[in-house]
Amino acid sequence: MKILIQKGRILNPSDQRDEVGDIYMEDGVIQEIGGTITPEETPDKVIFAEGCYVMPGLIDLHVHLRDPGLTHKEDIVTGAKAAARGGFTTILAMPNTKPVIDCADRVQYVHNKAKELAPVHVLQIGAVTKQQKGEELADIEGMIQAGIPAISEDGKSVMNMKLYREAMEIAAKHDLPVFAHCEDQNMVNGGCVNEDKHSKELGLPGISNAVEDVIVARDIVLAKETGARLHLCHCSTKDSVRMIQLAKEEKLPVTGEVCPHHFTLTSDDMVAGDTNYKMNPPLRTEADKEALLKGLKEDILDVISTDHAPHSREEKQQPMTKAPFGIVGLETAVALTVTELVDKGVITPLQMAEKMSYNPAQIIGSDRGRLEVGSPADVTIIDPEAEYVIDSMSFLSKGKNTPFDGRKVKGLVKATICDGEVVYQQD
Ligand SMILES: NC(=O)N[C@@H](CC(=O)O)C(=O)O
Ligand SMILES: [Zn+2]
Repeated sequence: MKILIQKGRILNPSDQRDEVGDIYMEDGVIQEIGGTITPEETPDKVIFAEGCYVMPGLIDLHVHLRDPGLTHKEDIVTGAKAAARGGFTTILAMPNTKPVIDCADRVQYVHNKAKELAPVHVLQIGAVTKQQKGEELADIEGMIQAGIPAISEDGKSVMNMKLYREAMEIAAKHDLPVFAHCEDQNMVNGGCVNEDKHSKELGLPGISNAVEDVIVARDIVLAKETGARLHLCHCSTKDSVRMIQLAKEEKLPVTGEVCPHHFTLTSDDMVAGDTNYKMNPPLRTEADKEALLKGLKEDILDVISTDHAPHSREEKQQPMTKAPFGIVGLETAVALTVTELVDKGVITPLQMAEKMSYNPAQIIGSDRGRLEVGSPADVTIIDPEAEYVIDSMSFLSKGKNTPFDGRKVKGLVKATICDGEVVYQQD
């Protein structure tokens, strides 16, 4: 397939390019970039991208594909299709499936199924402990052989520090990043929303900032001691941002991730009883959100991920205390990032490409996330001016659980190209 993209705003963090021009790709590889390109042979497809961002294919470090075992919520194919529609060309799947992905065979199951059926790259993350029980290490080295890009106990923290330290030592030895979900299991104590005036008014058990902060602190200390590369998932508190800043000042290999819901909403926005506002970590206060925005602006926070967490309608229809945590994110992340961050001048379009593609690629040691001659032809085209209303019924994901249904946004994915093939095009 030969594709020519014309007159887009090329945004490439690896050489800080931000200029209007053409991109030509053939056989899954970028052949030429910049200026006006006239290919020798007629391209199979020409995409006119005037007024659009042309970014390296977006990479989502935090997705729940629910496959194997929980495929009534999502499966590899529906999740990957939702990803393509959302502008993502690579997604990393968390291991909290049924069974948990804690050995090489299960990693291979996901990789094989994705290779055969998914329109985008799917990389399976391995669990830290067997069955995520926190008692015994998973077969980390076996899973490394099977190609995991990271280990994570996402959904919870490994509470046994001795065990976690051992896992970090193995990760450090193989230069594998550790993706940390930071939540003290004892302190969370049945909480389901942020602990603040709203939780008190609604009579709901609260989750304090310390539930996250103490584990962020612990994990940074352990990363320092073991030399492991630590990536802090879905940071939601102001002190998480401060601690990441301190770690960076010390030149520790620590990176921080934020999800669109945490930089868009606060607990003030919650609609009483609507479980689409229930996610982990919870929506925090204005002060926390402000700190996340500042952290994004100043590059203390490196990554925007979705934490795409699909659940069925029945599961989400339960009372607030019973419904599962999580919201879908693959098909709303670009719009929320454009609307809340780029349009409001919090970050530049180039920073958006950094946080949604280049930095994630760097964290997992991938050669993707860049628009350079010779790099894989993973490209995302976004119209930042297109305005529309989010409609969860249009999602390709099985999950419709979002608090953003009906929200007016700007920023539409026009096309997603993965390995030189158009895997999504908006009609
Ligand atoms: N974030 C969530 O609210 N839920 C995630 C787990 C996680 O990412 O911690 C899920 O698996 O549903
Ligand atoms: Zn998590």
